[in-house]
Amino acid sequence: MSLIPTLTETVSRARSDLRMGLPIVIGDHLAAAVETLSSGRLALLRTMGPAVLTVTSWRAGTLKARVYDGDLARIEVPLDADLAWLRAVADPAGDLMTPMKGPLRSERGGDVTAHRAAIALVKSAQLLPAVLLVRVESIPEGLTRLQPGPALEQLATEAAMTPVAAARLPLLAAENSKLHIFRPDDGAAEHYAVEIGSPSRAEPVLARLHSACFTGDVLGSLKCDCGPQLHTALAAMGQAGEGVLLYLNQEGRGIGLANKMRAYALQNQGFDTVEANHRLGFEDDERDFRIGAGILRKMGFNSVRLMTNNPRKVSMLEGHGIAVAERVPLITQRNRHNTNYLDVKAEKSGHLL
Ligand SMILES: Nc1nc2c(ncn2[C@@H]2O[C@H](COP(=O)(O)OP(=O)(O)OP(=O)(O)O)[C@@H](O)[C@H]2O)c(=O)[nH]1
Ligand SMILES: [Zn+2]
Repeated sequence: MSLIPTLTETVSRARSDLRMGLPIVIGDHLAAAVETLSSGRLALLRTMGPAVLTVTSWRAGTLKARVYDGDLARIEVPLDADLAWLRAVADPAGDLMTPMKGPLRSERGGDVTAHRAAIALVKSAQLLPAVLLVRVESIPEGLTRLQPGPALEQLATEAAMTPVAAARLPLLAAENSKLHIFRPDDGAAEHYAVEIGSPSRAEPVLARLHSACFTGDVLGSLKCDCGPQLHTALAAMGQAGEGVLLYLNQEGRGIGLANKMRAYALQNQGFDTVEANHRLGFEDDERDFRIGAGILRKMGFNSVRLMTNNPRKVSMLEGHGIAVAERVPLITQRNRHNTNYLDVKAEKSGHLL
């Protein structure tokens, strides 16, 4: 055992550095998230070497920038570009007011693993996927350092889950319930499991993987169906006398609440839920369903009757060692605020509604 941080721990540090606006080192590049970068640090970085602004191919598509690197594009940063320019490229909030940022020129050729790792890291930090990368000759002291390949591999690895605490928690839907807290070893958010009754580990358990939705679950937002789905699932488990509901802190399909509110602001401009994610530079769903599979396995479940309308959840669970014996539909009432959202999920995301 050594006190030197492991790769997992270093990646976790890198994530919090990026959230604070500190650049990190990836290979021979300094990388800083545009969202949190200060103008002072930007000015310093620009004296250190040639800079590019890396965005995803989704964001590049909206900006009409050429994509030579598959999933991402490296946009040249003009010499006179300031923080406002970087932010306007990164953040679609002002796209309709000031549609042309360019002409934007994209770099082509060369190794992009550092750029790809940087985008994966800022996404995992739930920041806008736009990173300033500066290639440097000498690496400054004191910054968190990663090698691009291993950093990417670590991000693609399933985090180990440690159960940290559990206690009885009588619920309106089921008095005989327990809440378990799980902590991933990669420093990311904790997740919860509500165990109702004492389900057998030998048979498929009635299960729900619920993704956090502060607006729907807590505030009763009418824009989505999350709150009613949560309560309908708990009620069904209460009636059946047993079940397990995972409450996964993957707010906004994994982009975080701040980005979800950015997506809602774009929806106010007329874009649908999928288009809004893409304009921000995200996939329409950034959730990592391995987390749910890992928690179920940790609790001793390997087969479920899954309450969902999302066929991707079924296939992702099966791909990660949980058999889905049955898909149990979870339909809730429509209202005038969520009806388009539900239609888009059915048309674009394959939900069976
Ligand atoms: N990015 C984004 N996330 C949203 C939006 N509306 C709801 N969410 C999030 O979507 C997640 C719920 O996902 P859904 O697509 O409703 O449902 P699902 O979990 O894929 O499928 P079901 O199992 O059938 O409910 C929660 O994390 C919500 O916070 C939105 O407009 N944009
Ligand atoms: Zn919701």
